[in-house]
Amino acid sequence: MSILEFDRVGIELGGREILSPTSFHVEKGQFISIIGPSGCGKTTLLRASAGFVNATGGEVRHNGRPITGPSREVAFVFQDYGRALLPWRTVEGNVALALEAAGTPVSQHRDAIYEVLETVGLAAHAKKFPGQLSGGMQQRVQIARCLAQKPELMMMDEPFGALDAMTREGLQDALLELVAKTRLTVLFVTHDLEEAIYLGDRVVALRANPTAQAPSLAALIDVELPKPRDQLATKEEPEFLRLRRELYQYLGHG
Ligand SMILES: Nc1ncnc2c1ncn2[C@@H]1O[C@H](COP(=O)(O)OP(=O)(O)OP(=O)(O)O)[C@@H](O)[C@H]1O
Repeated sequence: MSILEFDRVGIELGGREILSPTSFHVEKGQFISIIGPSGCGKTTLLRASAGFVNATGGEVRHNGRPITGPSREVAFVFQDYGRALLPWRTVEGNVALALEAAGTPVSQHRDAIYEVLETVGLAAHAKKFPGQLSGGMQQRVQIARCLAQKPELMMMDEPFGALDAMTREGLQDALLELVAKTRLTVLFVTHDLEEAIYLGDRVVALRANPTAQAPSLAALIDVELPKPRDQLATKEEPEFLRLRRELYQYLGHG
């Protein structure tokens, strides 16, 4: 059984069809990139997968069960790490929020916090406050907090969109390493074609203003580039360039 199934999922908001019926499956451990122009419903699709909004039609199923609301098995990483973190709590205090919410005994907090901080390379910064860290480090804290939740699925909404190119590439590689280690299943929204291909096992391309002839789902493309991926070598592969051109055309530029 697929870990996540989108079965003719349609979403209307404010009386407007944002997402026309969309179907695809996600397998355990897969990295799914979701791409499309502004307003095509990427965030809405992710929010439906996390149980924050209900589908107007069809069903999203997690391990075969319809999603009816938020669950601790599904973590959500927001683009705006500044708003996601509590500025008056230290790094470890922010990570502890997930453990407090889960009712994890306080005696287990320290080990659990340091385990996830080691994973994201921030153990040495545990006592600092978010305001003392760079944007990339703050985003790592948010990811660590999600990992502390021990989710099965991680929804990431343009998590690196506000970061500079160097930081972004570093975090892309750190994320790929983490996913390879943990076998987490990830849905990752981005505006960036190269980021979508570089990270993804599969790319879901959406189009804005769906119609019966041109539904929301523009393309589902499998990325069969070798792993581990490499910022220089992968992006020079003829297959990478071919996928980039194909997606560019699907998204209406070609
Ligand atoms: N609660 C809401 N009520 C009414 N309309 C909404 C609501 N939330 C989002 N929308 C509209 O739905 C459309 C899709 O929004 P969504 O944020 O999912 O798009 P997106 O593809 O993630 O866009 P971006 O790339 O700009 O973040 C937009 O036109 C937005 O204005």
